[in-house]
Amino acid sequence: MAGRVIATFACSGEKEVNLAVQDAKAAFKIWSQKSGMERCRVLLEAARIIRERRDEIATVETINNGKSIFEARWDIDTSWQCLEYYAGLVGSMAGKPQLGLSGATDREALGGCLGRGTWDIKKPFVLVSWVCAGNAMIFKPSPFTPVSVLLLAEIYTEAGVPPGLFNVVQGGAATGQFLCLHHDVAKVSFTGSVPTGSKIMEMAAKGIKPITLELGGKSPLIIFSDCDLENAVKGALMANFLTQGEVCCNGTRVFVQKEILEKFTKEVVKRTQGIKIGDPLLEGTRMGPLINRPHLERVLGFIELAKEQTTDIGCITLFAADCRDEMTCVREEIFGPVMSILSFDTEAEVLERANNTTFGLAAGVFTRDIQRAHRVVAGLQAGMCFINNYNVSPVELPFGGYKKSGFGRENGRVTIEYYSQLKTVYVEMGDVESAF
Ligand SMILES: NC(=O)c1ccc[n+]([C@@H]2O[C@H](COP(=O)([O-])OP(=O)(O)OC[C@H]3O[C@@H](n4cnc5c(N)ncnc54)[C@H](O)[C@@H]3O)[C@@H](O)[C@H]2O)c1
Repeated sequence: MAGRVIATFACSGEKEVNLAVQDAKAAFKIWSQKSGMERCRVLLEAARIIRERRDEIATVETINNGKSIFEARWDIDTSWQCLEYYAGLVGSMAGKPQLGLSGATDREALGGCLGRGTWDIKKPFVLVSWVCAGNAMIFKPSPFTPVSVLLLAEIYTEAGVPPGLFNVVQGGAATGQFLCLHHDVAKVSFTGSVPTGSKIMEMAAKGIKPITLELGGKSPLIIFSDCDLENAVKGALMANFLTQGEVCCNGTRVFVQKEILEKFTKEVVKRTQGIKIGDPLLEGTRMGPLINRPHLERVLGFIELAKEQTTDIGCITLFAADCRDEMTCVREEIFGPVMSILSFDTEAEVLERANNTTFGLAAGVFTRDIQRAHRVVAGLQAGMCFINNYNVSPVELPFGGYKKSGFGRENGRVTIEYYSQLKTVYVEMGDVESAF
């Protein structure tokens, strides 16, 4: 499959972007007037179609992105669960009377939103709160994965959303800029790298648009010597090798307490060497190809640099034992299957080192001491923390970053607030008390 052209798309220019926004505006008028229960029914129908077409969508995503078919099916399951979760919430989004009946507040849709994604199906498929809140969405996928999101557009239409409510435009930075600067786009939701996130923020600032930024990470995973070693090893692999390591919240800095460093490293190497790498469409494969050749070369470049900076390299996907905090592979996001193992002595020391990064997307801790687990999590500067597991994201839990990993949240009830605005209405029940 590697190197094969799977589809060719024309980039959307200013004209196509304008058309997409016009359609979205028309659809928004219809959709935002629908009751919560009407929206609920459409979301449930979309969930049903996704469940029914699970294998077909997973196959398209595997061809699109390169992740194993096994993992792609997990993602499809997350997306229908997400639709069902928000379908459950949408009926309860009616306005609330306030104390003393003198007023009310209501949550209203923002209007047309823009979503921009990376190489993963998850973003468009689990970004559901926007539709739930009554908005329209124009989605621009990464130019490296233009295909699978089209299935979602098809499914929403079949489920009964007004035509144009979920619109897809194709292209790279230029298309993204047209959308970001468009005066009828009410909100920008961006998933991508920190440098692009910063440019998006500047563009959104020109139009005073609210934004959600889901950016990169270099997350710590802390393994104490009192952990269940087998689970910690499994957790470290889950934290590093899903989607060939192209996962924003991966725990790529694995801090291991000195007493168990050797044993842990031996087990991680053994298990990593057992990962079946190959054609991602084969049932047994657990790791497919990276997104493209330039990215592969970039990842290999990090490994070459690390070889110059340490002598202790385990295998191609792993740096063993003596990584140091100042090494490039420990500081920079690689976005590939590269785990850095670092050793530590004390809790206070590891906490300080774990937080010594400009990122703050996720973090994890493995220990049998639950008090320590909570103490460490309380000290970690990260938006998503895992205790005794890693990279598990049930749809009801909000996800998002601290520091340069961005702001705003996806999933969970709170996300509806990021895609809606609060309207307060004061109602006078008596006469006007006038100062004049
Ligand atoms: N936090 C999260 O939820 C999350 C999820 C997945 C990926 N990521 C991050 O995404 C990054 C990898 O993805 P990438 O390399 O595709 O990111 P990227 O920043 O290069 O591109 C992301 C998107 O932005 C568009 N874009 C690029 N330049 C633009 C510009 N100047 N104006 C407008 N749009 C522009 C691209 O076409 C693409 O659709 C990693 O840093 C990863 O951690 C974050």
